[in-house]
Amino acid sequence: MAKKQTNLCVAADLTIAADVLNLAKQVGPYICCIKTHIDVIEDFHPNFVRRLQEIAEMYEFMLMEDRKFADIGKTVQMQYSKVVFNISSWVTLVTVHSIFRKGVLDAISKVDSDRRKGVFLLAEASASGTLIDEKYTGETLKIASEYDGLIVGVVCQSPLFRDKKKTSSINTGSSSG
Ligand SMILES: O=C(O)c1cc(=O)[nH]c(=O)n1[C@@H]1O[C@H](COP(=O)(O)O)[C@@H](O)[C@H]1O
Repeated sequence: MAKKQTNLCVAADLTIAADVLNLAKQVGPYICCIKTHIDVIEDFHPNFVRRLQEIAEMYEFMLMEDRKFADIGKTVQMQYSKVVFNISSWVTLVTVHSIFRKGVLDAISKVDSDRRKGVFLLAEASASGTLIDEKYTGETLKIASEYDGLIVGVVCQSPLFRDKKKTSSINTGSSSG
């Protein structure tokens, strides 16, 4: 991020593997991260992930899977590390709901992986009528500070971490739905 002088993360909200790869090649030089929703790729194949990793390495950006994990730890561990998507084998970053607190975060941190892992917790949401309120956001920030090594930031709508140098915010969701 510092080397490339960019904090841009691109949401690859596309459903065809080749479209995601083309987008990654086009924006690669300018971004620090691409965010995927791997479970909407209609023609998913493990080769797609390998190709995406190559592009990420070539242009030095990270891969984030916007899976928004929210379940008991044991289930999340499987969702994170098992086939078909085998997320833990190719991402650096994942998104997680804070609703399940400790269990889900412990589960993710326990999964063996050769690569560094970072979690973005959802602290605010763009969806209209969201059940996330100020208390929930405050509790999420507390959890974020308790898991310093694992949680690298929050997904939010306002600049929640303006004064905290070590933690990042991703502001996302211009359209609400
Ligand atoms: O976690 C997210 O990225 C996210 C949180 C949120 O509150 N709202 C939201 O739209 N997103 C994601 O942000 C992307 C859409 O962002 P826009 O293109 O700015 O509307 C999609 O990938 C959504 O899944």
